[in-house]
Amino acid sequence: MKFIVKLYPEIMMKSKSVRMRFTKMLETNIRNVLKKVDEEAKVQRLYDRILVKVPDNKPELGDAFAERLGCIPGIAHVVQVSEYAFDSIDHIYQQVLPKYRDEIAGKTFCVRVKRSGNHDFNSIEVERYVGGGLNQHTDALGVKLKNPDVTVNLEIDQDKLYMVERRIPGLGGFPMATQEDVLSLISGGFDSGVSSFQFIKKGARTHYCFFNLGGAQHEIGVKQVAYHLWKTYGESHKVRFVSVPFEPVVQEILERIDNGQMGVVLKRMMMRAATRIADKYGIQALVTGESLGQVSSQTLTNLNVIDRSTDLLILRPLIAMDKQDIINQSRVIGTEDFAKSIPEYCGVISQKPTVKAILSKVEKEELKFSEDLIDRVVDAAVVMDIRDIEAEMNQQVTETETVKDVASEEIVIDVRAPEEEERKPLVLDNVMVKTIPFFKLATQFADLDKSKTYLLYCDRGVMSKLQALYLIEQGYTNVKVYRP
Ligand SMILES: Nc1ncnc2c1ncn2[C@@H]1O[C@H](COP(=O)(O)OP(=O)(O)OP(=O)(O)O)[C@@H](O)[C@H]1O
Repeated sequence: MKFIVKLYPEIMMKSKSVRMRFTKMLETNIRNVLKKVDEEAKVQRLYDRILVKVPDNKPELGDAFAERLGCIPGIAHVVQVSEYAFDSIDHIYQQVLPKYRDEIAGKTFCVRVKRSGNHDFNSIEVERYVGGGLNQHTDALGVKLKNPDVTVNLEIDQDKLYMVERRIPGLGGFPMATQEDVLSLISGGFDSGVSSFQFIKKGARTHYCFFNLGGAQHEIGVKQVAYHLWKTYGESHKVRFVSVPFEPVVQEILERIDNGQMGVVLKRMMMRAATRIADKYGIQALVTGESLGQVSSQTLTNLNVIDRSTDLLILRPLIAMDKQDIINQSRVIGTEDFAKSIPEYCGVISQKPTVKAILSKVEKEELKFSEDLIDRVVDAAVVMDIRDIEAEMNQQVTETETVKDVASEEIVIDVRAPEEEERKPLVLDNVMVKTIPFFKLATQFADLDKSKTYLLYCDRGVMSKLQALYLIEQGYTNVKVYRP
């Protein structure tokens, strides 16, 4: 089984040298990703496309190859093909006939051919020859050029005939690492997951920077989002995950900064710390998930004041997007469930945040910070190779027991949000089910009878695991995850 990888049209429009460079990089990226599926994956670069071969003795890997190819930046689409040799136009027809005879019976069809190489026929002649033959010698309803029931897609390259078995949409964008690196400020919500993805897709190695405002639980969730994005779309290149303990900054903001300015000051402190980290690794741009007007403080005036805190380029790919479109995209890229399950954590909530921050006033407020504050938090930052998150997660998962069955003396806690719980209540025979939404669990768990064992439940097992990890971290040992 083979796949033909078609490059994104924007790459094809580039000059020959740039196109060659991009294609070579894409070839290497594909090889790096597919070797994780199977060491024997063969990747071969041609002028305008890349061929991928599934090992002959492992056809079952076809789906895994297709799935991975659909997530690699820089690919327009991929076709899965079967390959044949041929020596004449009639030989092509003779091989297509048995393959399509049953499929087109009782249906309309058309034949589409793409050809490269030297032949004594052109593509249209092949379409007519093969189409005419199929029309005469099968039970097809006839040829229909517009909206046929079946399209017989053929590709001819020199002496090879490829019959197209399926078409897999590609991600688009540019091959990874054709653009310079960025540092994405990730908080685990809908926005920063999508903004990170936009730059991965654009071919920028996307490193992650998380400011921990005081929750171990939040950090676990954010690491999971970053790992998911990297593993799914950016695995060809390793990146860093930097976690900055930001509690000292939050503390000083709460103690010293004027209430209305807190949000803008917090963001400016994040930009300053992120700039230090970016500088250390030679990264020239920061990425955020800020979107105009999404919260009342995300005004152009405030964003402008935030920008004045650093010389580094701040990129905001979602700036003009609607929230619903962002959520829809998070669903497509697989971060929606993570985002939903991450509790809204904000250590700095102004009663009345300013929408028109004034730079001089903000700068004056910031003089109240202790002098070495940024140095201290940046020095304390933990820098991880993103690949190590997997090992860390596996270790945490083994610490969280997951069970399928419930004993009658155990208690199930449904941690879903109230509206989800009301829509689809969890009812179990002979088992007590308590409902404590995830955002109340941390405060209410301590009041429960500690002689019992509690099994946390949610729809997808993400939130329940996060909450169980958190409770275990707090020293409760009688907690498991329930996955019926
Ligand atoms: N704790 C944090 N660590 C890293 N980046 C952060 C953090 N908090 C906010 N950011 C960055 O600032 C952006 C705007 O954050 P804000 O909290 O104002 O909006 P949000 O809608 O909650 O963002 P998100 O949906 O990404 O969580 C985020 O998208 C992210 O890029």
